[in-house]
Amino acid sequence: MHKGWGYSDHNGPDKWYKDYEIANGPRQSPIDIQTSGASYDESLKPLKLQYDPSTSLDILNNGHSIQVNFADDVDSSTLTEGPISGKYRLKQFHFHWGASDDKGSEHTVDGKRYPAELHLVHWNTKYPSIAEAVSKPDGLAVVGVFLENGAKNPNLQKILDAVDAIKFKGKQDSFTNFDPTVLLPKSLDYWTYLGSLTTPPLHESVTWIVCKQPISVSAEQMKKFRSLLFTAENEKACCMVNNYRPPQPLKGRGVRASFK
Ligand SMILES: NS(=O)(=O)c1ccc(NC(=O)CN2C(=O)C=CC2=O)cc1
Ligand SMILES: [Zn+2]
Repeated sequence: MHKGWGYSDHNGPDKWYKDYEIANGPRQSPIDIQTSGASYDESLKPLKLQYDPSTSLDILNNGHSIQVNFADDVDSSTLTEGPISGKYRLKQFHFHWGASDDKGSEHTVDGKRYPAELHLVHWNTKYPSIAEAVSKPDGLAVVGVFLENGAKNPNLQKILDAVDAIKFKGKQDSFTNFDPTVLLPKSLDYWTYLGSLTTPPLHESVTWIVCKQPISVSAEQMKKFRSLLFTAENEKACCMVNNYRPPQPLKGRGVRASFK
């Protein structure tokens, strides 16, 4: 049975290059954002996120993360402005997290790792579908939001209340009428750079938009994320934790800041 990529020693980020040569490419993600190296760009516009809650469909344990999927057949939930040109449609959002609070995010800020990171995945509507867009250099725009330890986040709780029903890989549940706007921080100040998918196939197709301000998550809520499993019901249980790729070489790329 094809072993497939994952986050264990035998199939984790250090092994992905064996099946995905681009793993050592020139614009891989995530990166460590060195704030002193980011240059303020006054031409960067504020992010314009317009989400329609009626486009949320279902929540899925895909064996790598917990993912909420959206209907993307029309321009109901879109990202425009910011560092991008044109219109990108929301397809899904998912999370990455650690086994303990000292790790879990994919991007880091001056070496600081957060306990988790949210990714809102949008695809460029100049292409017919995300399947087409995902391999194009301007195909995707992903908004990253850090989660930091703090008060219980009531907006996250709706997602976490769905966890018990999708504990195992392959489980899916309906998840309707959810507006991802509630997951965004108050400030939409961001850093932006050209990068890649942080999981195989690691396509170098992402304009990354990483919010400076984190949202809160409580210790109890982190335990809920960690109660998910990488494995299916009929397999030896393996906790879904440390599903993050560590920072990759910047290879001369610039990082721009939308704020001073
Ligand atoms: N972690 S990340 O960089 O935000 C990251 C973001 C996205 C994907 N992959 C996809 O979107 C693949 N995909 C399709 O092609 C159609 C639906 C779907 O999920 C992988 C990683
Ligand atoms: Zn991700």
